[in-house]
Amino acid sequence: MAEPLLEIAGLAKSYGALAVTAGVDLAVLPGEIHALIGPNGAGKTTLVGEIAGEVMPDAGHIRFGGADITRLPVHARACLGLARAFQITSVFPGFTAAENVALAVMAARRRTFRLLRPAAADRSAREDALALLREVGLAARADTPASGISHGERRALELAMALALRPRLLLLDEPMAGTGPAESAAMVALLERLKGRYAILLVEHDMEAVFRLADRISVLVAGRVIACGTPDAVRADAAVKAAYLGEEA
Ligand SMILES: Nc1ncnc2c1ncn2[C@@H]1O[C@H](COP(=O)(O)OP(=O)(O)OP(=O)(O)O)[C@@H](O)[C@H]1O
Repeated sequence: MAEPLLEIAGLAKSYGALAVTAGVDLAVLPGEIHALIGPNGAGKTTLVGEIAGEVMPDAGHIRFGGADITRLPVHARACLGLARAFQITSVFPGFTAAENVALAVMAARRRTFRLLRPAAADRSAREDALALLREVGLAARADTPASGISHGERRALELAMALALRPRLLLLDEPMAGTGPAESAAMVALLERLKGRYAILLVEHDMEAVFRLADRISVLVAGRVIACGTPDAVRADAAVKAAYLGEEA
């Protein structure tokens, strides 16, 4: 097996007496879509927060690209290539789709180089933004204000903004939440196109999407990973059926 890009060991976080992540071990391999599923309140969002650096764990370790990032702040993790999308949104509704992505492109560049003059920088940020909008299927909406696009298109826009950070790992928190069947199908198709080019940790309640997209699935129940494996292995796992998937599987 390839060396994991993200490696979590014994990660624990309690709020008072409630152990929300109770010693989580999890590894995401380069280029894989790794889904994290589990019932409401299992600790998925908290775990993603710990990985992104928004929630400090009480114990355990997080390694990313071989470096220990357990105590690094959010922006330092972002610089290393960890990008989170969907739960924290920073879309400016009055700006066009292209302007929103160009802002993300410029924010990412500020970290790396300041060589271009302002006008040239703006032009090349727009070019990069248009390329990213093409990548997520939003090219036709480039000059539409973000306030005028559909919910599903906004999700794609947020994804383009996350991709502007040139991530090595995308943390996707419920990309299908609040979307209708057609928009969900479009998001699944988009993630299928991205598959293999980025490692993705996908938290999602839409089991059809999860079982279609994931290379591997980890099942979190009451703060613990009770199973991890291929979709077929997880679907057949007796403990998973009992604790979560039940007849859905
Ligand atoms: N800041 C906090 N303070 C106290 N309790 C918290 C805090 N954050 C989360 N919790 C509790 O931790 C538990 C796990 O929450 P979390 O949101 O991580 O679960 P989840 O698996 O993402 O759930 P869902 O699928 O419903 O989004 C819940 O019981 C929640 O109330």
